[in-house]
Amino acid sequence: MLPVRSTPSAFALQAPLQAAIVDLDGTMVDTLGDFSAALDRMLADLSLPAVPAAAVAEMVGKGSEHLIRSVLARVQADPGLYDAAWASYQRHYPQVNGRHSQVYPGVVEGLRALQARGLALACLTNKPTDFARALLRDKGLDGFFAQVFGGDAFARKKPDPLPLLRTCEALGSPPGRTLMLGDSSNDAQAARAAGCPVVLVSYGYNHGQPVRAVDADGWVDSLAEAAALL
Ligand SMILES: O=C(O)COP(=O)(O)O
Ligand SMILES: [Mg+2]
Repeated sequence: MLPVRSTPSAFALQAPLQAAIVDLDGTMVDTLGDFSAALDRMLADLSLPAVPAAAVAEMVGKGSEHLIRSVLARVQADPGLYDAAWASYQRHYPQVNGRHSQVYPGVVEGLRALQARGLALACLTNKPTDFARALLRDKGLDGFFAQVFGGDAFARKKPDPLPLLRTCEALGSPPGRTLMLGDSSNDAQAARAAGCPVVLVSYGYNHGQPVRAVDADGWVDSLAEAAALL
């Protein structure tokens, strides 16, 4: 465990930042309603019982495949239904994407402030790239990002460091000078392994575990707060 710091300002002194990589679900947009709506439709297609949103919140963050497998296990469905579930989910998600979700307070202010400091911005999510781009567009956030990469963009997803390393390359920013802003252990573990400083928001989805127990450089209550502390 690294020493726990209450604010992320310390790493700004170690190395001036060139870029920031921002997670999507649970960090910029509260998408639990979209996930629940798409999963409800998928479960209905398969004549399976619905799963409460609070349970879905604990399964989000490791990409669609993991989410679908976790939901099927939760309702004690035959794992052999996976392919049908996947196809149903892929059909329904674009229809609900953005309709049951809200941008968190402080996101637009935070992104503006990061940009005003001259940082290049990328969005890196485990959500499929097409869904991520559509959601960012729908919420008016797409203009902030030089790069957008989803969970299907690289051979492995967060918490593997590969997506962060590739995103740093795409931004032309060394990992040590690229801040990861996320909401879960997936973001933090990937950032640690890639060598990126990492700050977590206090309000997202961290598999039902306290986010302050995750090894990170700091925690903030909004992206606006993160930008102000740099
Ligand atoms: O698991 C997902 O689809 C969302 O993941 P994210 O938190 O990386 O955006
Ligand atoms: Mg997230």
